[in-house]
Amino acid sequence: MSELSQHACEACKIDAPRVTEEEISAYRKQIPEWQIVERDGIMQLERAFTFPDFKQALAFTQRVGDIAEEADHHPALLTEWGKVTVTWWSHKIKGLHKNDFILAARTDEVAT
Ligand SMILES: C[C@H](O)[C@H](O)[C@H]1CNC2=NC(N)=NC(=O)C2=N1
Repeated sequence: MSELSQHACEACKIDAPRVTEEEISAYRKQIPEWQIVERDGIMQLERAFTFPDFKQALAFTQRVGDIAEEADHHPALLTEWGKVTVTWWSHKIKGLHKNDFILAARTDEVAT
């Protein structure tokens, strides 16, 4: 269990600050399997998880949905046979917030 996953998520406001380069560098150490991608100018955290079949991919998708609902912070989820791609970013600030790193860490914890 990473220290990051234990942090509390903040209510995401339109004027919330994006993470700084220093914060990204520090947080990434706790979620090393995640990539930072940029789409339409928006920085996002992304990781693909693999599973033996579609049923287990779907069950994982539900677990991620549950932690998203609990935090009121939601990912993009692509669920395929044997694979789920999870992408976190903060819609309101069109970029990365600490919440995204916290929830990526929580996502790792429900992957097994
Ligand atoms: C009204 C609701 O609380 C907000 O729209 C929440 C819902 N989930 C969210 N999820 C993400 N990733 N970013 C947001 O800005 C966001 N806002």
